[in-house]
Amino acid sequence: MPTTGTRARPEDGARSGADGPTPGRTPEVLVLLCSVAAAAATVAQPFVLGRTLDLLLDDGTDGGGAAGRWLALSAALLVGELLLDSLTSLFTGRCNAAWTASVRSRAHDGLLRAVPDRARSCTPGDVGTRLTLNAADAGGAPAARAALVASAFTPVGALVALALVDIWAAVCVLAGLPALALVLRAFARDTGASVASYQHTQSDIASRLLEALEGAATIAAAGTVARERARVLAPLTQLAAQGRLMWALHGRALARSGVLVPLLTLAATAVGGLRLASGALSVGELLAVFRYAQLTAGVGGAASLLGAVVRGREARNRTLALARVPALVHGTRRLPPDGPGELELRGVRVVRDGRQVLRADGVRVPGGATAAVVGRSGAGKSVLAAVAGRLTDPDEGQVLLDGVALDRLTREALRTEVAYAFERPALGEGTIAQAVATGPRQVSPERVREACRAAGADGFVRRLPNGYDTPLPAAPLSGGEHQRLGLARAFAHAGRLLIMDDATSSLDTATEHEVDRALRRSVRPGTRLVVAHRPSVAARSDLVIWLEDGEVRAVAPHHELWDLAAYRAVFAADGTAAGAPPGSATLRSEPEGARP
Ligand SMILES: Nc1ncnc2c1ncn2[C@@H]1O[C@H](COP(=O)(O)OP(=O)(O)OP(=O)(O)O)[C@@H](O)[C@H]1O
Repeated sequence: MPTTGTRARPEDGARSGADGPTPGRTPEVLVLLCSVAAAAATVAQPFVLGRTLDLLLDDGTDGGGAAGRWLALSAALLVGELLLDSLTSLFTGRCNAAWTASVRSRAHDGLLRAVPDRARSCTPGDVGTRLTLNAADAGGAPAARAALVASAFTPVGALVALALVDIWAAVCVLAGLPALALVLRAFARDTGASVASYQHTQSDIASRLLEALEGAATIAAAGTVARERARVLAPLTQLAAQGRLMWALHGRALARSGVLVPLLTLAATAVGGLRLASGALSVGELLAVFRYAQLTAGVGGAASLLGAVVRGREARNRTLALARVPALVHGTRRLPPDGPGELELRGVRVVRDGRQVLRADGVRVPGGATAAVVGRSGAGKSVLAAVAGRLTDPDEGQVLLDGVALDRLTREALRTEVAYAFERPALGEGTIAQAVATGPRQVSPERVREACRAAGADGFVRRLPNGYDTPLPAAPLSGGEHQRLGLARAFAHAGRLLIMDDATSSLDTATEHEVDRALRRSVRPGTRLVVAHRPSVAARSDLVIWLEDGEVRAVAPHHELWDLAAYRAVFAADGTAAGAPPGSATLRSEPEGARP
């Protein structure tokens, strides 16, 4: 029965990814507790100091002993505050590290679980920015939030203490607080939007830079360095403007609170002075009034913490968006044992950006056969290769392997029975032996060597200083050698279906032929689907799937199709040779087997 749309699993993408394991609330609570305890010490300080001062000024009989005790308490509070500040820094660091790692891992896992086709829309630069800068900002948010909550304790506690010392001074400070609250609210609102656009532009520049690095050779050869530099840095003006806006908002909030804080302190101290003159307050209490007014008005200092919380929230949304890329849902079925690897595409239709890029119905590759997928550039060969091994699901229809729909298979069955080799394999940074052995199957060192021999890689690997134990970053590999290692890995893990998407494009024709012979001789037998650009490859295959504009034009052996001028034109060098006779220059350059 035809199915519609890529079977994305919301729980994989949304719950297991974005809402996956987190460090919990403990690190945040520790930051909060230490900050609150430090705030309590800060609030107690002025009262104790004022009391100490009054006792020292008091020349009563036992004033000296009491003053000494209060002085000791004051010193203890100071030391306690210092210790608590150090603990807060320690727990903040731990909290930041734990949350950064958690956000980064969840985004990373989500990205790896995602439908590859969907994940492709995230450019490497953008992903890099999200997983580094944005993840770090997001990781800082929980501790900043705890510190923000704790920062309210100091002004609130100071206001209560102020009210206890002198109610009129407290009323005076209270009257000015709404103005400070308005400043903070405006800051939080404006800064959220500016931070989001700043982070977006940052990743845009990173994406452009990575694109330029990938195409560095082309840029150098074309002499377009200046133009490319201008292209990469084009959003810089915008970034600078957004950065200036962020600093302006921050500065404005600090400036406004910077004016309000001394004004409030001054007003409260003036009230306290009048109360001292009338005999309602002592000198020590006036000192406490001054300090409490300062601490209460210090609520404006929360602006930078608020900034960190807002920045962290935007960064978290950006980073965890990677965890929400739809994931592939796998079934519970296994393949019949000893199946030959028969592949069938039934009513398959793939749509991208509203355009049909592949339609394939009734295409059957018998078990053990080799099928070449041919067609002009953009005909849909890679899309067919992706659908055939379930790198993506078709929007309609089904792909069956030995009679079982691929989306019914368990992840393990799918990945052990279907192997891929690509034009540009990602081999990682381990040794060559590890790169080839990495995959769904346990592979012995013997098997690694055998696969390398079949892929024509054994010779150059053994010439390397440490042979198979050479780390890849230390191995100077050509494009073709890199490709052969990718082939070796696919051969080592080959199951009943092996899909090769342009996997031999960097090999010369003779090497490609050798690899093809070894593939038949020494790699596990099974069905092969080979995206081919050379007629020799098509000629050696059992049948050809010929694609044109995303439609299957024919499925037949090469020698039967060769009579058609349009088929021969697929292999013409300039793509204009429709109807050209089979003796064209491109075809003559094929060593063997190109012409039936
Ligand atoms: N993720 C995607 N989003 C939008 N369009 C896509 C996507 N993947 C493929 N396409 C489009 O589908 C068409 C077929 O692409 P495909 O990569 O299969 O071509 P191809 O035959 O392999 O070409 P080539 O030989 O040049 O590699 C192209 O027009 C391509 O732009």
